[in-house]
Amino acid sequence: MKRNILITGGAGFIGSHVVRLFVGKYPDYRIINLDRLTYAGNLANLRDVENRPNYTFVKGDICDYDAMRSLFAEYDIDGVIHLAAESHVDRSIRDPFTFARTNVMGTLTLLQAAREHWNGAWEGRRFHHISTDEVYGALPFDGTLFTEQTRYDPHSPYSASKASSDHFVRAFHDTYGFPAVVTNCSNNYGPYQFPEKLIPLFINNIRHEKPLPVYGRGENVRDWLYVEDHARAIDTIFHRGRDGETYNIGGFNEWRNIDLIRVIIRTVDRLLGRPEGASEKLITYVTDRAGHDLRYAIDSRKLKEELGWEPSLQFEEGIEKTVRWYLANQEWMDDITSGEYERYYQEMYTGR
Ligand SMILES: Cc1cn([C@H]2C[C@H](O)[C@@H](COP(=O)(O)OP(=O)(O)O[C@H]3O[C@H](C)C(=O)[C@H](O)[C@H]3O)O2)c(=O)[nH]c1=O
Repeated sequence: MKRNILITGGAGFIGSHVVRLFVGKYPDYRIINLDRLTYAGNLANLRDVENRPNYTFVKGDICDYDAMRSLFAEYDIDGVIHLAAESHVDRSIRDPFTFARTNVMGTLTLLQAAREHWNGAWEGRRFHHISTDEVYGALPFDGTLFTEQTRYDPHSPYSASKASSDHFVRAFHDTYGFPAVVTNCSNNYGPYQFPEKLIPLFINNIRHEKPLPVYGRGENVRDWLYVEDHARAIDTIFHRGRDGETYNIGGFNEWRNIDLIRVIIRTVDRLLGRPEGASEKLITYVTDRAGHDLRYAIDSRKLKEELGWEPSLQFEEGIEKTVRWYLANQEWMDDITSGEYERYYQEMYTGR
């Protein structure tokens, strides 16, 4: 094998798309997918690649230092794409400790295991840390964008934990010369996303004619990127980005939540053969998310100018593809939304 790449969190939403891309595109790489299989990790996301000869799944916890050291030694890992993280803002508001443990301590544990294994021989090695635009805080409605120079200003326990992990990665680069790169991406959408996030949650609720809980007045703005475009950006930066650099990844595709929700409603209603706008009645304005960031919008010109990446999919096309996927993969959704999920859903979304 030409390279041994560890992808952490590969059974999650974005991770599974990165695993699929790398396993298919690089048959001479061994891809090791490390995942703890928490509620958000799902091996069903990878059924189509699980028998490929260059793919290995390992169940494990990035916080377990001894296990990480053994893993690096066993597979002689030379590249890491680190996606394993707790990622849902609402959960972080209820349980910040879990976010500090996984996102901060887990990242530090992995960094330390990589540093020890590579032992100063940085050539040909790379640690690619996947992060979020939420570390930059919130923008007003004035057309400004987050750039790589924007000061960190996280507001939620989730974004604070990701900001801290980003700082640890940069500290390893600056202190030890450790070969690391950080990317900060905007909101992703597409197949295999856990239905706690806005788009899959709302598609599923519309199908089942359940209320659509719009936080506050639905005026917050997010910049949406199709998940396969994110995976392509990671591929580009992992191979051609410069050590010690940060790259922002975004869609130049800002939507007010309520406008996006109306697009989803129209698309689902049409594909289910319901009268246009039939599901508008499901829109339910609920108590806002605490500390809800007003607007995220990312400037990814550096990535385009230096490495030539740009989003490939128009939003209308991406949403159509996404809704069709969820409607065609009901079994996947039904498996996830049985058992534990129902209890979480009741706690989270009823009586807000
Ligand atoms: C679940 C839900 C969300 N919302 C609102 C809250 C946000 O303004 C927007 C999107 O929420 P969501 O939780 O899907 O995503 P963000 O909080 O923007 O964060 C996401 O994008 C960043 C980049 C990450 O880094 C996070 O990991 C990822 O979860 O819809 C509602 O109005 N109702 C709902 O039921």
